[in-house]
Amino acid sequence: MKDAVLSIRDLTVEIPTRHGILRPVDGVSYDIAPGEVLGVVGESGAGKSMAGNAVIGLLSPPAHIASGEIVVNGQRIDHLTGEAMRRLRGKEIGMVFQDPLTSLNPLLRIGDQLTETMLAHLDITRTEAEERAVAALAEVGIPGAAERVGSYPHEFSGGMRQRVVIALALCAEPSLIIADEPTTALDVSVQAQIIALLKRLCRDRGTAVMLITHDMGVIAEAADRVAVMYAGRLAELGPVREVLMQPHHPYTAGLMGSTPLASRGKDRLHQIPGAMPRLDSLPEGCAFHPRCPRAAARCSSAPGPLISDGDGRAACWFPLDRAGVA
Ligand SMILES: Nc1ncnc2c1ncn2[C@@H]1O[C@H](COP(=O)(O)OP(=O)(O)OP(=O)(O)O)[C@@H](O)[C@H]1O
Repeated sequence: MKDAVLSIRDLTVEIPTRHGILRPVDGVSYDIAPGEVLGVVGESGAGKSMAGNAVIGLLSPPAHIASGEIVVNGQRIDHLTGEAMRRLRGKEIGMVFQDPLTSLNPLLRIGDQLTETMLAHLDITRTEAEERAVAALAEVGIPGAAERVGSYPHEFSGGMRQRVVIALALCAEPSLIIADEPTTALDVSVQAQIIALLKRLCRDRGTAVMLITHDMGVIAEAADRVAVMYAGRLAELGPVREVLMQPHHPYTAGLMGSTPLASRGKDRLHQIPGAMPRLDSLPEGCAFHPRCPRAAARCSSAPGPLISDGDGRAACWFPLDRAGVA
């Protein structure tokens, strides 16, 4: 993709263990354009968070990037560590995690957190930063922003706190946001508002978003394109409408079937049988084949080849046809 904010190429994350080397992310490639939301979806343990943590340099040892490239705005960052990576986080890359309290300092007023973040990364005066802090809170929908800059994180509700985190993630004008399950801890009624807010602010600013979620509903709501992960690999990638309406990979179709989207008939609401394999006992060939209704002999001998279709691709020996019928 030309002028991508984020390019991941053949990224592999490894964890050495007593039982051998595990690969929670295995040869994954995708790009995210300015203002685009890429949804990264898959069941628990698929490697979604590991891929996000690799980009922001927050892999917990012994997990490490074993091969591949991560490029942000043309700068290769996969080898950065320590202070260089810290500078990049906050300035080039903002983060929104599931629990707002992991991003907010409980001992600091939120106005001060916003101001200090801006002063660390932007060439502006303290007075300007303080004014921008009030504006940033108002923009994310905090009522009485001029007074609320003086509040501490615990004085906000969960939904309001996540709005503050979004303001904090965006205040240094990063070009990329990594949002890992940003609404999973919130009431259902608040989830859609927070997702809509994140999407609108990032689109208006041209900020690219990697939106990590296990929730196909969130993907349908917010993503422009979607990357479906299974056991560390990319099963399918493409524009969200095409992937959701006409999935090529049987796993994507199964995920859709287990999501109660209003537009789909009741007969689609079946669960995928079985569970995703553990990384230390991956089956040979395509890791999905033991659960796949279309599996044949060759699926257990080699991973599915990458098939391309327009802007999309899927790794499958027997992809679904355009009508999405298994
Ligand atoms: N230190 C470790 N040793 C062994 N395996 C690990 C270790 N850390 C993570 N894993 C495994 O790496 C895989 C990927 O984890 P990851 O958190 O990226 O999944 P995920 O798709 O984000 O799932 P979730 O939605 O539950 O967060 C999981 O199978 C997990 O068990």
